[in-house]
Amino acid sequence: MAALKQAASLWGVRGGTKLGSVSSVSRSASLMSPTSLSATARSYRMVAVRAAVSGGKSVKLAQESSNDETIKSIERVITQDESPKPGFLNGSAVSTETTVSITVVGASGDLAKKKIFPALFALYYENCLPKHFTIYGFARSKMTDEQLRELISGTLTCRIDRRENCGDKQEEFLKRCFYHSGQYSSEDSFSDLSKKLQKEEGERVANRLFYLSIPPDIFVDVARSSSCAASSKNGWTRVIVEKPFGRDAESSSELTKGLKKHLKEDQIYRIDHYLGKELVENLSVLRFSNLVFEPLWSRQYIRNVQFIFSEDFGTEGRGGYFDNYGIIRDIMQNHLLQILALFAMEPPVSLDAEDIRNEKVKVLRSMRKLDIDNVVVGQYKGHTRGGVKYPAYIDDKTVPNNSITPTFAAAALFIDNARWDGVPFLMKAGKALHKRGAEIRVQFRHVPGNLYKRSFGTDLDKATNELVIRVQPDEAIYLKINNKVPGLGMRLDRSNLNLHYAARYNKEIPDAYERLILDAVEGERRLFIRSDELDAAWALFTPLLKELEKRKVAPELYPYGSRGPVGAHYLAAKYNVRWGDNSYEPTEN
Ligand SMILES: NC(=O)C1=CN([C@@H]2O[C@H](COP(=O)(O)OP(=O)(O)OC[C@H]3O[C@@H](n4cnc5c(N)ncnc54)[C@H](OP(=O)(O)O)[C@@H]3O)[C@@H](O)[C@H]2O)C=CC1
Ligand SMILES: O=C1O[C@H](COP(=O)(O)O)[C@@H](O)[C@H](O)[C@H]1O
Repeated sequence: MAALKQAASLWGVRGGTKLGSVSSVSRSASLMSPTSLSATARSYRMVAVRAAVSGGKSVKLAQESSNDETIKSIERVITQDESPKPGFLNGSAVSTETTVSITVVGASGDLAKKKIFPALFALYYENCLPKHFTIYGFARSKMTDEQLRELISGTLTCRIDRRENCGDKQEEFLKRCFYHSGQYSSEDSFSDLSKKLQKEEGERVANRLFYLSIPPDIFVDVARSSSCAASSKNGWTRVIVEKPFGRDAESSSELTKGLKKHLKEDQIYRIDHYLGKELVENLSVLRFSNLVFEPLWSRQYIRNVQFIFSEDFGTEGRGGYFDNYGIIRDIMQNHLLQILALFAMEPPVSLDAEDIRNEKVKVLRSMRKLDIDNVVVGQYKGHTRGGVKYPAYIDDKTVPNNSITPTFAAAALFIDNARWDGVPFLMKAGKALHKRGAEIRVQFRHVPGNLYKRSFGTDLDKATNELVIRVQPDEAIYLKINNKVPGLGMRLDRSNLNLHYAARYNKEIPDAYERLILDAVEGERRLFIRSDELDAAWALFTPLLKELEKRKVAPELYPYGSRGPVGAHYLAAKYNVRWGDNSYEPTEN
């Protein structure tokens, strides 16, 4: 309870102002089920943070009841931050009001402009940022505050469904954005930045978030210089690290060691933006809050699972980065594997970040070593269609013209545990394909002794149920079922039970970066990658990557804009699987 009281006071939720007492806060959540405890704690935390940042106004947080587990859960969330406690610093009293300074390191770059600043603005627009916040861009390029504002203003957009005061809000937001030019490895540069941050932070408890949107070879330099010279003195300091987290097990472990010299694990937020996507976040809800799915979630009923990523454009502009990584590192080892882990993990003890990440690590560690014979690689070649000429991967000037880096890969993976023994988990990822999309397809087994099998002819696959979770674009969850065509005869067809988000929800779906940045501000680590998860992911892929490189496996060429190499179909056929994205889809309904 002491921690709870401390946290409440850290957030400015304290006596003097009239609010729910700490014990009444603890009581409020106990009406919830055990699995919602930490979510409850998190929403309590959000209420408290917002109470604090709104100047500690009167907040009613409580309902009557008591439950020790709930209290522990709330305490666990609260105590995970080991920020120095406000009250006294070097003997003198300090304010209990908080502020957050967010520094985008690499602010002159592509990701900052495309994703990070727009996400920050969206959070501001939705009133999700604390009352007191400051945003700083940091990079080597020389720029004034005004120039930074100009640079980012073109990419700030308001929600389509809520455009009120859009222009005013953008103006207000831009006034809170500043720029500092400096060198990434220079403590002096970060110390100068720190002074500027202090000016904005004033006497408040100063929390600081650094977003490292820079090439990976300078992650550690920035972690060192920012933590030595610009850490918060009286609040928390957190660092979001962008991928890639190394190129293999060894370089990843070096990077982790380097970061941990300057930061504690709980200060490091390794981002995988696929975990922030709405339908990936919904995966656990679908599984664990619907009785109809979880009992089917095993080898007993599921024949295979497919994770499919495709882009209808090439590596244009990013060839220099991409050639050193390739599609397996760029998409499979992180985005698709993370989704697989969430899909296949055992039910976690709670929604607490550590409980979820423990289960993800367990399932990753149960995976069978990836066999080179279970992998197909491809690379796109130039192609002319409808009079338009599409370039080959190697036409990119930043790519060596003898490059064998894969821009496409398909793989069959297996989880050697009781739940998934023998079930193929197929992955397919490619650039310059015929369409853009990301989806999970769950193909169920045949109905035993199916009374209607004659209606399906010899191809029983046509009659199996398939659950599709379309992550993007046009988010949807649909289940393919067999249905009687209305009428006097007995004819069956396939239909979709379809949850189509655009039709169901009159709301724009937030970008993944919004959710993840908000989580980092709130100290919620559930959607960030822990170092042992990362180790397990690299342990799975590193031997394969080394083998491909050692054998100099030549990728199968596929035309830009096609469905990818035929090798992917042979790979699936080896396990009696057909890729769901290439087979018959009932008309959307
Ligand atoms: N762009 C994207 O879509 C995605 C990017 N990422 C990751 O996010 C991070 C940032 O990506 P992105 O913005 O595209 O990267 P950029 O290549 O645009 O680099 C960001 C900034 O870092 C500085 N920089 C670039 N190269 C060097 C160098 N060799 N040494 C020192 N500083 C350098 C530049 O700023 P200045 O010269 O002003 O200092 C640049 O504006 C990377 O780790 C990337 O892998 C992850 C997912 C998607
Ligand atoms: O991490 C990456 O993701 C993008 C695809 O992200 P999306 O949210 O637009 O689907 C991919 O283009 C890029 O190569 C990769 O580094």
